[in-house]
Amino acid sequence: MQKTTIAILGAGAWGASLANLATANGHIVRVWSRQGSATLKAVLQDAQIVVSAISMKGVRDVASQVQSLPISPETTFVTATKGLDPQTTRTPSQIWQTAFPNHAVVVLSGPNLSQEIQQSLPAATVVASSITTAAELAQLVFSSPRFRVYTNPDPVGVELGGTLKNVIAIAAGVCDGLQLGTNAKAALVTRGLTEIIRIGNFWGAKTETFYGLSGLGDLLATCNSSLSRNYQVGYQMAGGKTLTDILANLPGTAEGVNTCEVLVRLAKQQNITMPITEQVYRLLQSEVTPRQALDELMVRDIKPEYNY
Ligand SMILES: NC(=O)C1=CN([C@@H]2O[C@H](COP(=O)(O)OP(=O)(O)OC[C@H]3O[C@@H](n4cnc5c(N)ncnc54)[C@H](OP(=O)(O)O)[C@@H]3O)[C@@H](O)[C@H]2O)C=CC1
Ligand SMILES: O=C(CO)COP(=O)(O)O
Repeated sequence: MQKTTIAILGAGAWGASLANLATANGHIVRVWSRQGSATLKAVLQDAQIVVSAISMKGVRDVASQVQSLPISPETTFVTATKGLDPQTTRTPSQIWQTAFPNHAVVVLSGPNLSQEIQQSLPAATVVASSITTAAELAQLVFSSPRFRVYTNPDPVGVELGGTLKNVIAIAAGVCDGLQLGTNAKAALVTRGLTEIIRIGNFWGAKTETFYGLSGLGDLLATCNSSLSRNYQVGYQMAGGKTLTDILANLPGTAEGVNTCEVLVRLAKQQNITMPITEQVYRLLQSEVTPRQALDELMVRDIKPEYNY
């Protein structure tokens, strides 16, 4: 394809991996980070695509900085952040779309542990937008024999799959840390997916999307890998470490900690049942031990698997 000029915002693990993928495909890639020497204005100049790989806590601030700079009306935004804004409960794509209402916004999300992608191991992902041509542009830019990119028309579903699974990954880390076995892990991940679908549907996401790469796919990757920072939070809590100690030594961001708090608040407001998320929240708040969280989940009222 034609060379595309791409600005990548965020030079953490994921921003660096996405920059490498686009560079390997021959595109002109400029990376911005608040610690780097290049200004945001210089990095954004002539960018046809702006990729945001900023962690959630910086998204609103960076979006408003970008808003104050000259941007071509043709520029497409691609967001790769997996989190929720604590103040507004908005997703990153909703923040970018609000800041740039006349621009195309694409969500990029999937089972993409950055360390494996940095080693050129094969992976697949999803690019989702309500504007098909924008998703197809992102697909062309990032696709390679090592990175298979699918388009999808449900951006909120794709974004929430990647975001909500982080909370279940913390629970999966606890499950493995306590050595609860394969049956327990399968039950946890499956009921976790039920919870994700329940709240995702409230947000307007399609159920089928959660059975795809950005939902079940990312849930499986993150719940089964010690490379996942969210999994590590749960695993190390099961080993008796405090959340403060774990976060102080974690390489990069575990978005599930913040996401869990936002979800519990929203679930209470909307009367949505999210028992696993609630126990993860209580664990993170030191209100229960990992064993108590498990016991509370196991002795809930008995009920049908589904309310058909
Ligand atoms: N790593 C992975 O495997 C994947 C991560 N993701 C998602 O991508 C996002 C980033 O993850 P990752 O790269 O791993 O995280 P890192 O912690 O490695 O990097 C985060 C990046 O965000 C920047 N940042 C944080 N706060 C601000 C702020 N207030 N203003 C400007 N920049 C800010 C950091 O800048 P600084 O270095 O200056 O702090 C850094 O460049 C997360 O939402 C994550 O869930 C998605 C898929 C895979
Ligand atoms: O989202 C990811 C893999 O798809 C990365 O997971 P962690 O943020 O838990 O490391």
